[in-house]
Amino acid sequence: MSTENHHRDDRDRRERPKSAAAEPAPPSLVPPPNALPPVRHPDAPAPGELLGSHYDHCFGCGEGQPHGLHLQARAGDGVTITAEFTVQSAHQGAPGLAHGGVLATALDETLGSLNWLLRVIAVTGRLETDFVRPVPVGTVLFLQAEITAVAGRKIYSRAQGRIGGPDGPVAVRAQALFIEVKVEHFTENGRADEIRAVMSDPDQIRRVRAFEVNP
Ligand SMILES: CCCCCCCCCCCCCCCC(=O)SCCNC(=O)CCNC(=O)[C@H](O)C(C)(C)COP(=O)(O)OP(=O)(O)OC[C@H]1O[C@@H](n2cnc3c(N)ncnc32)[C@H](O)[C@@H]1OP(=O)(O)O
Repeated sequence: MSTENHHRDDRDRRERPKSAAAEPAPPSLVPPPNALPPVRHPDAPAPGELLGSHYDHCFGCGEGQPHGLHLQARAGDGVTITAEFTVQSAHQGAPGLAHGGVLATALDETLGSLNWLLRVIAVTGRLETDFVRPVPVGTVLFLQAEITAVAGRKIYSRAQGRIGGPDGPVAVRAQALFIEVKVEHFTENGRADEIRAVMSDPDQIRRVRAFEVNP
C-alpha cells in the first residue's frame, strides 16, 4: 500500500461514525449468547442525579486527591452515565496534551460508575481504549457510558469521551469488561491502614452499602 493510501486509511479510521457501537469488539469483550440486557436497580440514583464520589481518595473521583481527575458522574436514563472531567496541567503527557493513561483512567472511572446503577460492586477486568484525537490541557472531556450486557458476574460496557461539547467529536472511546466482586476483594487485598480508615467512617460505609445488591 502506498504511503498516501496508508495515511488516508488512518484518517478514515479516525473519522468513522461517532458511536462506540460501530467498533467491533475483541472476543473477550463480546457478550456470550446467554448474556442478558442490564437491569437498572429500582433504588439506583434517578436520571440527572450526581453520583458523588465512591471514595474520597479515589484518583478518578475523590475530592481528597489534589491532582486527581475530580470526575463528576451523573446517572442517565436506563443503564447509562454521563460524566465530565477537565484536563489539568498535572495530567499532561506531551507538552500541553493530556496523558493517554489519564484519559484511560477517566474512561475507567466513568465505566466503573455505571455499576452504581446495578448496585453491584465490580472491578475492571479488561479495558480496551482507542485514542482518536489529542486532548489539550484545559479541555473538558464529556463522557458517556452504558452497560450493554450482563452474563453472571461479567458486566460488558462501553464509553466515549467527546471534546468541544457533549455532541463534539469523539476523542477517546473504550470497551470494557467489569467483574462483580464481594467487599472482601477490597478488605482482603487493600492496605490495612486505608481499609481500617474506611471501615471506621460511617459516611464511607453508607457509600459502600449503596453498591451492594439487596443491602
Ligand atoms: C471496605 C472497602 C470497600 C470499598 C468498596 C468500593 C466499591 C467500588 C470500588 C470501585 C472502584 C472503581 C475504580 C474504577 C475501576 C477500577 O479501576 S478497578 C481496579 C482495577 N482492577 C483490578 O484491580 C482487578 C484485578 N483483578 C482481579 O482482582 C481478578 O482478576 C478479578 C477481575 C476479580 C477476576 O478474578 P476472579 O474473581 O477470580 O474471577 P475469574 O473466575 O478469574 O473470572 C470470572 C470471569 O471473568 C472472566 N475474566 C476475568 N478477567 C478477565 C479479563 N481480564 N479479560 C477477560 N475476561 C476476564 C473470566 O474468564 C471468567 O469468565 P467465565 O469463565 O465466568 O465465563
